[in-house]
Amino acid sequence: MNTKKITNICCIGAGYVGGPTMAVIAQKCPHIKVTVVDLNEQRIADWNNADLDKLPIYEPGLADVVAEARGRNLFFSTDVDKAIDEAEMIFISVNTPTKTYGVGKGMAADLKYIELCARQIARVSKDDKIIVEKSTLPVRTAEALRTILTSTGNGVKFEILSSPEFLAEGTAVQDLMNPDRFLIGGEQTESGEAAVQALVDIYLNWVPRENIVTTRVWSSELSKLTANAFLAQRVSSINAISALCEKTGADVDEIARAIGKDSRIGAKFLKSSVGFGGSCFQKDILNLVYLCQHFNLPEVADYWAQVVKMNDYQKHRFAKNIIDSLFNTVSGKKIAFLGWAFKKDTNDTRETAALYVADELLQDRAEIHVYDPKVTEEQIFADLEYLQTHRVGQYVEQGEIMSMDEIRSLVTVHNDPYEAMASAHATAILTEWDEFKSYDWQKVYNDMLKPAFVFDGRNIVDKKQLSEIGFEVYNIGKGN
Ligand SMILES: NC(=O)c1ccc[n+]([C@@H]2O[C@H](COP(=O)([O-])OP(=O)(O)OC[C@H]3O[C@@H](n4cnc5c(N)ncnc54)[C@H](O)[C@@H]3O)[C@@H](O)[C@H]2O)c1
Ligand SMILES: O=c1ccn([C@@H]2O[C@H](COP(=O)(O)OP(=O)(O)O[C@H]3O[C@H](CO)[C@@H](O)[C@H](O)[C@H]3O)[C@@H](O)[C@H]2O)c(=O)[nH]1
Repeated sequence: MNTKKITNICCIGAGYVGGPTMAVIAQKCPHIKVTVVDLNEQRIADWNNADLDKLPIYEPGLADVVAEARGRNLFFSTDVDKAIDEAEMIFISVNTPTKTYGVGKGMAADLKYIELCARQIARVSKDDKIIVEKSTLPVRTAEALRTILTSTGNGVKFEILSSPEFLAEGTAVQDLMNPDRFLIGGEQTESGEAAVQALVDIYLNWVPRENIVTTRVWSSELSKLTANAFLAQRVSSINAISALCEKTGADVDEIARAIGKDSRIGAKFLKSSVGFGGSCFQKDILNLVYLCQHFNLPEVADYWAQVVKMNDYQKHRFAKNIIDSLFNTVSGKKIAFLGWAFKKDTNDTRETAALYVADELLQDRAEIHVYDPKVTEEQIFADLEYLQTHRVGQYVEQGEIMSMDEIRSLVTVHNDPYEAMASAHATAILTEWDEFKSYDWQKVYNDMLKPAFVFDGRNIVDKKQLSEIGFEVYNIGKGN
């Protein structure tokens, strides 16, 4: 097997995956030139910003990695053609959102950005290249890529690898530095194995060989969807139990601790919450469901669809509990939101539970006052606007479309959490930011209207302490 040592790679897509992944590869492999390209000029300008606080993505530790490698062997550019031309290995890390139109609308992954990349690579390439699928893709996408790449007839040879990314936001740098595993799927031909080895050699710069798993292409593609389906299923499973806890007086966190001690179950991913969010879980499960339907496996499709249904129900249950507790209406009432991001330590708000809870309260004409330490006002209004034009989902589609003028009259974004909560009828905790735990809750209580309600969608504040202050506290999955 003739394995080539790679010295020049490029990554198409400078987003949450492309940016951090390439920054870590560049830091760990100073001998490799890494160029990250994107069509979005603003995003590239932000990656190149001298002020590291202005990077387009907030991830703990990322600024230090970028500071070390940028300008040395890490480059961010909008010149996609040049980067493709020069690279021996090209990572495709573009977005693969759920389709919002046509065949597979609301379920299938939209592969138009992937296809555009493939066409551009085919057009520009003058020598043989290894193409790495980093984006999350439906099983057998590599086949479609190969068809496009080899259609030019210009004699250039492409090897296609699948190497899906498993980083979680908020811990991206840590996950990339110490991955449970990197996965590489390749063809079982001599050139396919050489391509796999070339990528193994890159990861080997900092990852032990036993943590690099190699498989066939189709297994690698499907492993990614399966991993997310299993993780999301755990959250939906514990959230399903949380509803039963509230009816029966059991405590979901005690149950998670008890069952998590069973080494066959394991302790991670059993934190009951207002519902999972993020750009991946829902999108990837819907994609899996669509694939199962496509391959005529309706029972399997229904099984996985239930994970998303349960998540919709959990978000709805939380919003409904706020309305029910506030005497059946929140109209004209001030509800403070602590947190908007889909989890702590990220500024990402895609599919955040906060948006769906806000929507249900806005339908009842609540006045929502949001504070999030990392999410901008502009982003919060963009999310609310997006939802008005994409009313899909079990409960959301029943909602009326509200004008942005009306939404702006009802939603205020604050830079100070105490201002957000002053004179509020209720405070709802939507994200588990650590700082929320150390607030002066006595001061918050003094400044809120009475009865002062706290709806803790993350079970992070001390219920006993807050109840002693005088709050009416509602947790997830804690019966009284
Ligand atoms: N966000 C995560 O934590 C995460 C983790 C693992 C896997 N993934 C998967 O990785 C992929 C990327 O996700 P993301 O969160 O980084 O998306 P993102 O939207 O943050 O970034 C994608 C980038 O690709 C760019 N792009 C799209 N088409 C392009 C083209 N033809 N040429 C150049 N640039 C182009 C976009 O402008 C955008 O900046 C998705 O398939 C996602 O499912 C995401
Ligand atoms: O016990 C838990 C764990 C997570 N969550 C929620 O689940 C969502 C997703 O969290 P997490 O998985 O930590 O973040 P993501 O960045 O979405 O990462 C997931 O999705 C990525 C994109 O595919 C994968 O790469 C990661 O492996 C996978 O964990 C968030 O809203 C969390 O608050 C819970 O409610 N309870």
